[in-house]
Amino acid sequence: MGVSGTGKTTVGKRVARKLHASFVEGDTLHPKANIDKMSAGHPLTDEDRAPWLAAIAAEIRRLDQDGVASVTACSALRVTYRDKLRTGYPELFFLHLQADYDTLLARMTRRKHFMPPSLLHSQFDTLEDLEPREHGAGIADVDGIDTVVAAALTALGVRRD
Ligand SMILES: Nc1ncnc2c1ncn2[C@@H]1O[C@H](COP(=O)(O)OP(=O)(O)OP(=O)(O)O)[C@@H](O)[C@H]1O
Ligand SMILES: O=C(O)[C@H](O)[C@@H](O)[C@H](O)[C@H](O)CO
Repeated sequence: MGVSGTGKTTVGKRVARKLHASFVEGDTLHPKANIDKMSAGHPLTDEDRAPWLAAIAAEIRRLDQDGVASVTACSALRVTYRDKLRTGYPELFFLHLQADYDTLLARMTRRKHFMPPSLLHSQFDTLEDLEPREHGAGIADVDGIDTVVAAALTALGVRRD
């Protein structure tokens, strides 16, 4: 989880590989209307995100029913969104990737992506940190991708040798 540009895809893929888990890219499960809306510079609403979160939850469940563990890249900004993903999986672990606004704005300005940098503000406005009752950990993006991946694996209790 985390706002746009925090490295969910980059870090998530590497964590999935280390865990021999499937990687689910949440952005590929957005209805086209959501992509069009973000591309046009408008933030998504709770209503816009509802079918998207349902599709992600269904994909996690489908993999689990096939006996496949998964790591998902999903902004999951609000507690209620995470509650939807957690349904049936109360122990679902959320790695909250964190970086400051200026770092992310610079990153988003550099890359080619449907998500315009102008939406970063709304991402931070929507973000709700992990609550004590939630399983998860915050990972500060300070020293580059390798350090973030290592911290994520440590938070998950994975040995790195
Ligand atoms: N810790 C990091 N340090 C430096 N660059 C990073 C770090 N994490 C990710 N990046 C770079 O930032 C960009 C965004 O990363 P990525 O697409 O993984 O983020 P994301 O959270 O999945 O974004 P979005 O939610 O917008 O899809 C990429 O160019 C990636 O290489
Ligand atoms: O909840 C949201 O507002 C969306 O998931 C966004 O986070 C984008 O999909 C993502 O940032 C792509 O860049």
